[in-house]
Amino acid sequence: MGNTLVFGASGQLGQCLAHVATERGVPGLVMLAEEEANILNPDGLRAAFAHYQPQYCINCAAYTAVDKAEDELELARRVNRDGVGNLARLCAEFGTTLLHVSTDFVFAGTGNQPLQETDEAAPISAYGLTKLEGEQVIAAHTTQYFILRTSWLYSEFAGNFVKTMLRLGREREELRVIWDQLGTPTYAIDLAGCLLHIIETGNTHYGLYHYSNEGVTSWYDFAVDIFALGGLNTRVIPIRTDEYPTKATRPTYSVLDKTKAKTQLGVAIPHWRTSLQECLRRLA
Ligand SMILES: NC(=O)C1=CN([C@@H]2O[C@H](COP(=O)(O)OP(=O)(O)OC[C@H]3O[C@@H](n4cnc5c(N)ncnc54)[C@H](OP(=O)(O)O)[C@@H]3O)[C@@H](O)[C@H]2O)C=CC1
Ligand SMILES: Cc1cn([C@H]2C[C@H](O)[C@@H](COP(=O)(O)OP(=O)(O)O[C@H]3O[C@@H](C)C(=O)[C@@H](O)[C@H]3O)O2)c(=O)[nH]c1=O
Repeated sequence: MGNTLVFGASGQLGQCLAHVATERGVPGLVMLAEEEANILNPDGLRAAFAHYQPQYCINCAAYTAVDKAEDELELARRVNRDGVGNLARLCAEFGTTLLHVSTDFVFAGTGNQPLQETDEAAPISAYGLTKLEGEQVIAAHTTQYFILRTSWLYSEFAGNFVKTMLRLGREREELRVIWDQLGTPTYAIDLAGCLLHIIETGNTHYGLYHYSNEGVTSWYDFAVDIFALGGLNTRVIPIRTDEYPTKATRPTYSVLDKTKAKTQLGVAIPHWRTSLQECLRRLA
């Protein structure tokens, strides 16, 4: 197996990839954090591609501050569209397969049926828009790519909803959490496993895929289970979206249909609660 360049290595998914690759003994991963390889610096990227001649490139680098993006659209766009474009062009030039991660926030989320890859993307936030633009710039420059749209990522690494709930739950007796946004949490360790599975199996069914854990829940129900499984007595009060004002609007329904990933990539996907249990076990 050749080299795999991983960009955004110090973020949540980057750390999960390093962890799973070590656990499974996957060789050839070159982990590059922002300080070593900024995806906005084409010359630096070219030097890395020329040096490592990668067979695969996994992009974990992104602008992910959903609310802040509403005030920083151009900065988010530079990273999520232009930076991704830099990687896509180099992948095409060097014959490298690009594995990229996108989001459920590319959807408006006004429906009530699991979303397929062929459903119309119509982002309602600046973050979602720039992530969709990133998908489009990849498709414009190369055919040798896998884009995995995922949702509600969490893990024992970096900042995420599970760790925020555990921290707030220890500080407060009661928390108010939105119950009218439905989706599926995704353990970033499972997503990292799926990305490495594509590489290990040499899959060439290129294209766009949806990948989250199995099942459906609300942020409220997710929080209730985080506390129940995490052994905390914090009371969780269900609230409506309009009772928790945020700068960015989030999709009301963003459950992803994983049929294509299961058939074309041959991955087994755990239920979100099973994976949450595993994450909490590791955190403890
Ligand atoms: N987190 C979530 O809930 C979800 C995430 N996703 C997608 O999954 C992917 C991974 O997300 P996640 O790991 O959680 O995100 P993180 O924010 O944890 O990681 C992103 C990483 O990218 C780095 N980065 C930012 N700008 C650049 C740059 N110009 N060059 C190189 N690196 C850069 C960040 O560095 P620094 O922190 O120093 O800025 C950070 O280390 C992203 O594409 C995201 O859009 C999809 C659905 C849900
Ligand atoms: C902390 C907190 C959040 N919430 C709500 C706000 C929001 O609707 C939901 C999740 O909030 P967060 O800010 O943790 O997560 P958010 O930034 O909305 O998460 C999103 O991140 C980007 C990167 C993605 O791509 C998405 O898939 C999704 O995971 O929970 C509460 O209702 N109560 C609370 O105390």
